[in-house]
Amino acid sequence: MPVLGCIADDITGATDLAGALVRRGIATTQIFGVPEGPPDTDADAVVIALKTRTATSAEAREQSLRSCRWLRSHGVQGLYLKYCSTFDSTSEGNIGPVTDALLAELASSLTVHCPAYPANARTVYLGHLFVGRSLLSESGMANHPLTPMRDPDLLRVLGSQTPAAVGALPLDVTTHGPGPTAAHLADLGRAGTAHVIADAVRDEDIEHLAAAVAACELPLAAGGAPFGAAWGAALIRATGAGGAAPPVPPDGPSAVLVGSASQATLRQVESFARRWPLLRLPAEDVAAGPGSVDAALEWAAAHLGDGPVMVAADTRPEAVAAAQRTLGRERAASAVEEAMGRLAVGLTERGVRRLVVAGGETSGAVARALGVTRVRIGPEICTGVPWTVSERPGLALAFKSGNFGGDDFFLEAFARLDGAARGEPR
Ligand SMILES: Nc1ncnc2c1ncn2[C@@H]1O[C@H](COP(=O)(O)OP(=O)(O)O)[C@@H](O)[C@H]1O
Ligand SMILES: O=C(O)[C@@H](O)C(=O)COP(=O)(O)O
Repeated sequence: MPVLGCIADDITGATDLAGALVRRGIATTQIFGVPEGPPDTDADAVVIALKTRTATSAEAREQSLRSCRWLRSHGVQGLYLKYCSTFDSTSEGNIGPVTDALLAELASSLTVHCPAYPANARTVYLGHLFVGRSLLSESGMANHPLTPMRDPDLLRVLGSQTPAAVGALPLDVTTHGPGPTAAHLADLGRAGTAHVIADAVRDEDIEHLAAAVAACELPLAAGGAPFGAAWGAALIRATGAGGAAPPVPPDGPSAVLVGSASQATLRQVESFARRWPLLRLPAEDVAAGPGSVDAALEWAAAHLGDGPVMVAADTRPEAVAAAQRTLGRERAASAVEEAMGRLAVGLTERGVRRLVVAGGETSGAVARALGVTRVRIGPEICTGVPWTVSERPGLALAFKSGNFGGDDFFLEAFARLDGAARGEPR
C-alpha cells in the first residue's frame, strides 16, 4: 500500500522526484497518465506523471483530481504536487488552480510550497526564486517557449493564480528547525493563509520544512523534487520502507531526441555533436508535412550501427523566435512535439532500445507516442535524471529536464548505462 502519492505536472519532473525518492531507499513506481484499476505495485511511493503544466487550467484540475482520487482510494496518506523548480506556469496557472482544487478535495485549508532545489542551484529567499546567482526573471526561463517566467516574486506569481491568501515562511524561521517551523505554519494557518511559500537555500532547510509539514499532519504539500522526497521520507520513515531492487536496462542501439530549448540543453547538444552525428530539424519543416521526419529516420537508421545519434529540434533562440513568428507559439510547439513522438516510434521500430529525451513537454509527447504506461527507476545519470526502464515496450528511457545536467550530459548518459550493465556503482 503506497504511503506517498505524487502528481507531477510533467514527465521529467516526475522522474526527477521518483529518482530522489529511490535515492532515499524508498521503493517507487512511476505511472504515466491518470491511472485506472489496481495500483499493481508494492511500492511505498507512487508518482503519476501528467502533462498538465501547459494544459488549460480546467484540464489540469480535472486530471489532477482524478489522480488524487485514485491515489487516495489506494490508501496514500500524503499527497505531493510536483511542479518545476523554476515554478514554470502559464499566466492563468496551473499551480494555483490545481493546488486549490486538491486542497478542496482533501478538505484542507493549508499547504506549503517549496520549489527550491539546492543541488541544481534553485533557491528561494524572501519569497524570490533564484537560478544560480540570478533572479528567475533574469535566467534563461524568461525566454521559455511556453512558460516564460518574468517575475521572480513567487508570492506575486502564485497570488495572481489563486483567490486564496498567500503567505511567506521566511528562512530565519526554517533555520531554527522543525519545531519553530511547525509553530509558524500553524500560526499562518490560523491567520487564514492557504498557500505558504517557504524559503529554502540549503538541503537542511528543506529537511526542517519537511519534518514540520509532517508534524503538522498537512495532507498536501507542493514544489520541487527535494521537498517531495524529504516529506515522503518523513512520512514513510515511521513505516520502515525497504530498498528498491534496481531494474535491468535493455542493451541495444542508442538515440537522443531533443525538443528542449533550455540553455543547458543547447550546450549539451553542441558537446554531443562534437563526438556523434546530429541532425537539426527546423520547426517550420516539421510543420510543413511528414517528409522531414521520414528523412530524419532514414538518416538515423544509416548511423545507428556506429554509436548514438541525435535528432534535435532547432531550439536556438533565433530559430524558436522565427518559428513562432511564422507558425504561432502553440502550433510551433505542437508540430515539434508531434515530430518527436513520431521519431521515437520510428527509431524503436529501427531497433533503438536506449533513448534519451530532453525537455519535459517533449518527454510527455514521446512517452505518449511510445505507449509507455509505467517505468521502474534505474541508475542515476546526474542529480534529477535517472535512467528508467519500461517493460512494455522494452526500453531504457531517460527523460531529461531541460535545465539539468552538465555540458557532457548526453555522453555521460550512455556511459552510465554501460557502467551499470557492468555492475559499476555510481
Ligand atoms: N524551434 C522551435 N520553435 C518553437 N517551439 C519549439 C521549437 N523547438 C522546440 N519547441 C517547443 O518548445 C517546448 C520546449 O519545452 P520542453 O520540452 O518542456 O523543454 P524545455 O522546458 O527544456 O525548453 C516544446 O513544446 C517544444 O516542442
Ligand atoms: O523541478 C525541476 O526543475 C524538474 O523536475 C522539472 O520539472 C523540469 O521541467 P522541464 O525543464 O520542462 O524538463
